[in-house]
Amino acid sequence: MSAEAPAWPSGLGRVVTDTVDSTNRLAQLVLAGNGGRASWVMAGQQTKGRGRRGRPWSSPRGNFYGTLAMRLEDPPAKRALRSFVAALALRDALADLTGAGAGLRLKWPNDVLLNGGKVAGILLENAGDVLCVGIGVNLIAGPDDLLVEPGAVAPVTVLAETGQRLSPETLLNHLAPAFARWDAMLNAAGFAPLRKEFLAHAARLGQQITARTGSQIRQGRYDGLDENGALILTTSQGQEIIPAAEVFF
Ligand SMILES: O=C(O)CCCC[C@@H]1SC[C@@H]2NC(=O)N[C@@H]21
Repeated sequence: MSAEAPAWPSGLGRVVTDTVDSTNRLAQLVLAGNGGRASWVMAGQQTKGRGRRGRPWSSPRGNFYGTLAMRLEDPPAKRALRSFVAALALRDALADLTGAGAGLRLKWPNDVLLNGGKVAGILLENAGDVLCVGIGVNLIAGPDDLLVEPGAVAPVTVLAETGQRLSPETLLNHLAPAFARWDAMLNAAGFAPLRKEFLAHAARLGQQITARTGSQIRQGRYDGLDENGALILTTSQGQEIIPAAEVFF
């Protein structure tokens, strides 16, 4: 457990604001206005926080809401791997700050679980050559039950699970350098080291899971990730490679 933040990555922008509709939207504007310098945008609260699959993301004050906007020339498949960069960075930052590393697991494709509950979500959005990596962490409050999809992993908070009250600023100070480290690793060595680390912390690896893609539901054993980050599921029909799905335990 280390409370001292590593240095802020050189050249990386940082904008902190009090209230915004969505940091994913503001981050795009920030990038457009600063000549394309990759930047983190963090807000104290969001009035229209966006979750995956068009769902709202509950965003009361006290939790973490941050988006990294960056301009990329990578092909779409490599861009999408930033969701693993984000999940690994978030795991590292939360493990460093709370010492709760053993309780932190990664649910494919990119939810972070703490003691079995969902503590954080990641939303990647593309706008032209700009990628926005939005991260929400339940530091002190989770969403109302009504906002939780039936069958989804129940939300938890860092405060309730660890007794620790992290400030959003402290989390950003650890998260930004961790993201920069894993992103540099992806650029230098490809996806293989990220896949290895993700699987080392994966929730339910080797166990029965359900993957839902649109109206299609498949059940099988979670047998790992392929070289593009797709889920390998062994069903009664054989092995399936699933590039995108919602996973239920
Ligand atoms: O559905 C999910 O699990 C992803 C949630 C992502 C929420 C974050 S909060 C910061 C950023 N701004 C948004 O509007 N959404 C993301």
